[in-house]
Amino acid sequence: MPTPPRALTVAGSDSGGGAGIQADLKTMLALGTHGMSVLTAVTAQNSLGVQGAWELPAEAVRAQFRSVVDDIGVQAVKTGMLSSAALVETVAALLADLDVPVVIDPVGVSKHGDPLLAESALDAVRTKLLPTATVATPNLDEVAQLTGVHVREEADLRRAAAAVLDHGPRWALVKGGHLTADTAAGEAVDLLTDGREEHWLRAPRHDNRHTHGTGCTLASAIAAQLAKGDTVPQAAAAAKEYVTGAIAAGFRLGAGIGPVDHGWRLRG
Ligand SMILES: Nc1ncnc2c1ncn2[C@@H]1O[C@H](COP(=O)(O)OP(=O)(O)OP(=O)(O)O)[C@@H](O)[C@H]1O
Ligand SMILES: Cc1ncc(CO)c(N)n1
Repeated sequence: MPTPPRALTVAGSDSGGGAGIQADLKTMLALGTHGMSVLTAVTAQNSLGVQGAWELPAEAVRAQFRSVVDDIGVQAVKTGMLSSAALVETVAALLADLDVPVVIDPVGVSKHGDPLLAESALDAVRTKLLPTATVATPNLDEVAQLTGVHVREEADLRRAAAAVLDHGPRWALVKGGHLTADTAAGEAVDLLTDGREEHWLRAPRHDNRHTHGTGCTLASAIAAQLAKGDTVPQAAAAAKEYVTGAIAAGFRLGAGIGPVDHGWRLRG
């Protein structure tokens, strides 16, 4: 039996299965890796929003991380919902000692605007977590929250990425998913840059409101591709293609915003 590429997600649980740990593990499977998880929080969540959230103790996060890293081994890590300053600091310290690519999705609020990170944790994200990142993948709200840069049109993405890079990640992937259709000309545009190279990731914008989990899916797809040995630009391009297909096939489930389809490729 060959040894499979292994990817780890450090994130919160989404009971609805579209975002969080569930999105990450499905994505890692769909992209041919063995996915593992360190749970940071449990949310009661569905297509209508987040009805409750409970954080795990730092000790439980550390123990899960050591269990998988020290025995099974990981070739790439992705982080998502980290909930509090204490957990951001705990995870940043664990990642600082790990020599594999790290994708940081600095999750701030859910698609419905429910908070998934305490305001008091923002400073630790800027000063402790982002410096550990091989790639940081903020959406436009997270860019504004972390850097103060407000993106209104595609041309602003360059300034936003530069402000993210100032906090120390090797690459910034700023997601333009939230740019409105009239400013983004029917495309979903993201910018990946390390300050020297620029890669514009463009895909058709799908008129599908069932986009729950897009950000988690993109970040964990990048981690899976990095675990398989891709460079960062290769991983980002493959992840963009995967998330675009998942959005196109998004499920109308629940009364609100349904989940993307992580299994779209498996269905042929
Ligand atoms: N309607 C759409 N059609 C095609 N691609 C989209 C659409 N909406 C978002 N995307 C793409 O999906 C990816 C995730 O971006 P988005 O800005 O939605 O992340 P996010 O806000 O972090 O997601 P989440 O709601 O999971 O937190 C990006 O590559 C973005 O360009
Ligand atoms: C647990 C969890 N992580 C991340 C997101 C991203 O929006 C979400 N909705 N829920």
